[in-house]
Amino acid sequence: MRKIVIAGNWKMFKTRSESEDFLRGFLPHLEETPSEREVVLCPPFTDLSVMSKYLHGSLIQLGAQNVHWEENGAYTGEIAAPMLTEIGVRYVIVGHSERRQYFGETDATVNLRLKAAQKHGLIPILCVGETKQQRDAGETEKLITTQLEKDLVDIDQNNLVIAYEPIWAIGTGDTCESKEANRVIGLIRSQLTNPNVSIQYGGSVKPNNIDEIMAQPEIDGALVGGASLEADSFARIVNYQ
Ligand SMILES: O=C(CO)COP(=O)(O)O
Repeated sequence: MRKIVIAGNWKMFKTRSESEDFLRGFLPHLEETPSEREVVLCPPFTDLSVMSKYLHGSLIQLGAQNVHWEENGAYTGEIAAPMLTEIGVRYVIVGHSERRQYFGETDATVNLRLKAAQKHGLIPILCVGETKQQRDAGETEKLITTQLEKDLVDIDQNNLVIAYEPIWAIGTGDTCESKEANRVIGLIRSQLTNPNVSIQYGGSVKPNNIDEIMAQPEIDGALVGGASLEADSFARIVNYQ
């Protein structure tokens, strides 16, 4: 059985008090959420500690948005796995296109971060996906194959989530058609040694398209940006039909 994982990536949004407000609105909705669905919130680092107190005993898991490959050291602005695990973080997003695009993340550093996460018992959510230009040039398959080959060297596929996030669908309202997302996710699965890895779709997931996305047989969850910032909207997504 493949696990369903619905994760909210808050990116650089919400102060600590805003994250507490969110939880007050969001937690009651989880009474309706089937217990086999894993709900993950990935807030900024500054929110993690306070949220871990609220979430103790709830079904929600905490995720971080980055992790460095060393356990400590002179790496200004980075965060190490033991700092995350000590406060109850369970997941970490690695290789998000915004980090690949703006912060010099490469397949080599993605691979190092994935290894460090797994070594410390964090479950990485590896993001892959093509640009509009690559899609228009018919290079989607080639790009994703290359990303998977390089990112997954020596990675344990029993302890991994993958998110297919076409870059042109992120923050644009231009969702990838659900059948096409299903096709690409099937292609990703065909390249894994473990076919039971949970593979999410991400990119303009909203309350009005989640039911259709989750009805696709290859799609095991969603990585949600903008629509995870508001309690009612994210509740509708995690409680999809
Ligand atoms: O990047 C994303 C999640 O990691 C998707 O963001 P949006 O849902 O805002 O398009």
